[in-house]
Amino acid sequence: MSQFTELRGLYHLRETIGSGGFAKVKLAYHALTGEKVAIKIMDKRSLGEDLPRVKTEIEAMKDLCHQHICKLYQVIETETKFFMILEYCPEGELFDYIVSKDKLSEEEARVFFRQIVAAVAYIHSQGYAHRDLKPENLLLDEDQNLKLIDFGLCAKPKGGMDSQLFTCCGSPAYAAPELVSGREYLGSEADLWSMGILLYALLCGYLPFDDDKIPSLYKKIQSGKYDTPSWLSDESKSLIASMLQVDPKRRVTIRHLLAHPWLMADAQCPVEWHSKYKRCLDEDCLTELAVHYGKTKKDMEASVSEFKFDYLTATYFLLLEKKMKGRPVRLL
Ligand SMILES: CN(C)C[C@H]1CC[C@H](N2C(=O)N(C)Cc3cnc4ccc(-c5cc(Cl)c(O)c(Cl)c5)nc4c32)CC1
Repeated sequence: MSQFTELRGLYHLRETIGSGGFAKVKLAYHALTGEKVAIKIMDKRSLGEDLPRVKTEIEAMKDLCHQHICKLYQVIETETKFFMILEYCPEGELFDYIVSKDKLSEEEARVFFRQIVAAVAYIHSQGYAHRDLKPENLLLDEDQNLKLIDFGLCAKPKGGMDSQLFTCCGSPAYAAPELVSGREYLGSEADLWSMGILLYALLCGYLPFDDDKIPSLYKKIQSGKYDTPSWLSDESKSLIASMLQVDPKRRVTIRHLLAHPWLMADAQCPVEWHSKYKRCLDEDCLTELAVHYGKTKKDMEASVSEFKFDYLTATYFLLLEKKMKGRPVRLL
């Protein structure tokens, strides 16, 4: 295993666990906590015009801290490489999970969709639109919870979430009519459409709009006409219909989704979308770090709160992860 010198002593690198376009993802162990992480490795030379996407993703993920968003722990940049140290999601892509089960029951789809709505409500509240929502970009952790990934196409409009976007991007089958028509669009409304496609895929196991040729796929999307299989309940059909509205102004909003009857059916409570991560730092983690580094808690708190996404940031978050999983808050 060609040990990257930048990782030596910090992470113990293991096998490649996936690859996505211009990146390789390897399993690794964080040396100080022993926790598993995923390291996304990109070679700058082969990135080409994808370089801006990497910077977009890194900057967005530094801002986003939520139980249903894959956590970025550390960024290492050398003159030839980017390393993103990320939360490990052992169960892989939701896409493969749906394929393995053909389609999901309404109950199981509801559990996943509530998590997707929470993640999207949170990123919109932080001023971001994801713009590439699809089952390939939702990973499953060890507890079958969803983690949103791939923020390479996300947008943080300068003028906030009410200002128009223009770039046509994302995956065609999940792209909103206004987006494929080349008109300006609101990121939040385009994400809501993609979530409609996602919910349809969860419940049906195939896509509402599909075609081998892009132009005819776009025509189907712009028509807004799709068939709904007999096994879908009336509530599922009407929820999907409210999201797959061709006119973005008639489309349901994320706020409505949070308390939508379909989403509340089993739970009787609106979706809890706020981040479970507190703004203030965790005392137990700070104490353990202060002892380990031989610093006062005050100095440790000052260093950690800079959140430089260096090894200290990674160690803090991974200690917090251990605490949240009921494991001892100890460094090795
Ligand atoms: C085709 N795709 C769009 C990429 C694919 C790459 C491997 C990955 N993976 C896998 O496929 N396992 C089977 C294992 C696995 C375990 N933990 C992971 C943790 C994070 C990520 C990850 C990957 C990328 Cl490209 C990101 O941008 C971010 Cl923010 C996060 N991928 C992981 C991952 C799933 C996605």
